Amino acid sequence: MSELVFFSGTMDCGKSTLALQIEHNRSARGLQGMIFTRNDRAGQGKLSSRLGLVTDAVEAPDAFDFYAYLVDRLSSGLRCDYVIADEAQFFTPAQIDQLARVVDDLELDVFAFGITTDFRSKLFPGSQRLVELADRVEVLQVEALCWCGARATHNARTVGGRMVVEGAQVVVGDVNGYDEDVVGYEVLCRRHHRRRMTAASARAAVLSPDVLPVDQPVTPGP
Ligand SMILES: Nc1ncnc2c1ncn2[C@@H]1O[C@H](COP(=O)(O)OP(=O)(O)O)[C@@H](O)[C@H]1O
Ligand SMILES: Cc1cn([C@H]2C[C@H](O)[C@@H](COP(=O)(O)O)O2)c(=O)[nH]c1=O
Repeated sequence: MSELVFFSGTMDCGKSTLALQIEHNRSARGLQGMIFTRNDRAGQGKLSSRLGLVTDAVEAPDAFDFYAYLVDRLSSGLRCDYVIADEAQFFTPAQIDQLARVVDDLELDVFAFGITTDFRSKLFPGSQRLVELADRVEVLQVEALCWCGARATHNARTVGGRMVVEGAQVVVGDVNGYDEDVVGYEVLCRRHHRRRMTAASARAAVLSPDVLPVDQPVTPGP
């Protein structure tokens, strides 16, 4: 029975690496998949991992119809045995419905990879639809860590290393961006996401004689 599987986690937890491994293992056994993505950091039509691997993919903007594309492909005699969809948080809910239809009507496995929540810890619409429709949601086993050593569960957006909470939901970027005026991201545990405490601000707090140590209880925020 074909499945829609949503592999989810924070940024930098190995989702794209796993996508490339699934692709490698299946193509090594003679299967032929289609790889889709949206807004990869490596550029349009690429699926890239921080481990240095990159492969070509079909870019899927809002107007792209996964179901129609695959029906077209199969009816013109081309092959597709499974589907990989990276950066799935950026797909529209309608596109996630198309992927579910690919599983049910075309009987193809669909492996979708993406972050569930944005920098404000709100669900991306595409990820919400995946949670609603997927046969399975798999949380990646390699834990990304907060600077405090706890499991990172949240994505913070940073500018100059400081967490920001205003801005567009979609801003393509990478972790470890500490430059002033450059949007970057940092993964944090919930406690430090709620307190807006990134590695840089924790370091600054420790160095300042005016503030309490980071892990002392503080008045809860709004
Ligand atoms: N230099 C490195 N050596 C070993 N592992 C690394 C290195 N750089 C990145 N990684 C691994 O790659 C992971 C990020 O993989 P990637 O597939 O790009 O993540 P995601 O798609 O979830 O954002 C990191 O969590 C880490 O486990
Ligand atoms: C939290 C958050 C992230 N993004 C962007 C930043 C990256 O380009 C991707 C995530 O890619 P990864 O392979 O999982 O690291 O999403 C965004 O646009 N908005 C956000 O709130």
